[in-house]
Amino acid sequence: MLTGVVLKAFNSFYYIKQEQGVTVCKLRGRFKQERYSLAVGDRVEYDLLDDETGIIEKILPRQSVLKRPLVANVDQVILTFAAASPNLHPLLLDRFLVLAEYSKLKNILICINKIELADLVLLEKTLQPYYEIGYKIIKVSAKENIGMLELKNHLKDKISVFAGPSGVGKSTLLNAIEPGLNLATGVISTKIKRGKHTTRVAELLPLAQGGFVVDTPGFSSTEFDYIQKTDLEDYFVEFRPYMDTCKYNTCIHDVEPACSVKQAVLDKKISQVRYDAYLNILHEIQSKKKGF
Ligand SMILES: Nc1nc2c(ncn2[C@@H]2O[C@H](COP(=O)(O)OP(=O)(O)OP(=O)(O)O)[C@@H](O)[C@H]2O)c(=O)[nH]1
Ligand SMILES: [Zn+2]
Repeated sequence: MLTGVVLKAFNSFYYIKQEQGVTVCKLRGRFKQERYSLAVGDRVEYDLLDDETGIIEKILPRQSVLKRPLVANVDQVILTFAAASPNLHPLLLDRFLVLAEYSKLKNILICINKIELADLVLLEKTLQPYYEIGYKIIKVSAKENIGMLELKNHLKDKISVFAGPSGVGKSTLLNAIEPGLNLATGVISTKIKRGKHTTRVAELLPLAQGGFVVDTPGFSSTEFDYIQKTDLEDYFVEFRPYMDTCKYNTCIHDVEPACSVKQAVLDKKISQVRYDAYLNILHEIQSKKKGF
């Protein structure tokens, strides 16, 4: 039995990456009866039928599942922003951080691109709260080839997904790291009843140095529909030491009295900017729920 990683699915064929190359496999019939949905990123065991084709016998346990796009075993998300053009808006970074924390991605790396355009003093001031929380931040320029080796090292032997606003340079960064990567550009979105839905299925791109990147960006910043207002606190990681000691156990740290989170903001243990972002997102969730 051989093992490999699912790179992509096409009709009912799966492209499995193993050390020597790629094998095209079908799923053993019994999986179909169980309606087991195999995802890109899944690790599988398979038998060879001939030199190039095989049959999947076993799906190994998943470490994680990212829903949008559907990818199993994602190790890390690279939240990509630009220092300028477009300007770095902390609230937008906070929104992406909430989505990353919600997705329970093990590693979150904040990558600030276009560093050559930055007002460095202002940038450090903007990033200060995120350093204090403990987020790992790297500063790069795809254009000027700054910090690219560090970014490359972070991608080694991991399954990574890039996420971030449009125009920050996600595709340019990946092309700089590995020219010739076949990135999906211009993802087509269609409106269906339940909201935005991308019609493409994600694919894993193997990197020459080891590791994979997902060819489509992860979650967009507009998807808070599935987050409950009472859960939002979990995604602001620096609230954790305080949030269970509020007077009321239903406290959502807004207008309630004797709130430990608000006290921590007053004591400057939690950044005001981050707390404001929390309130902003909380109120957005509340207003959407009322609308239905
Ligand atoms: N000045 C500067 N411009 C850059 C840098 N990296 C990328 N750009 C430019 O930023 C623009 C957007 O880059 P893309 O790679 O298309 O951005 P993206 O994040 O993939 O954008 P979407 O496909 O819309 O999600 C392009 O004009 C790039 O040439 C950089 O380090 N410095
Ligand atoms: Zn509270």
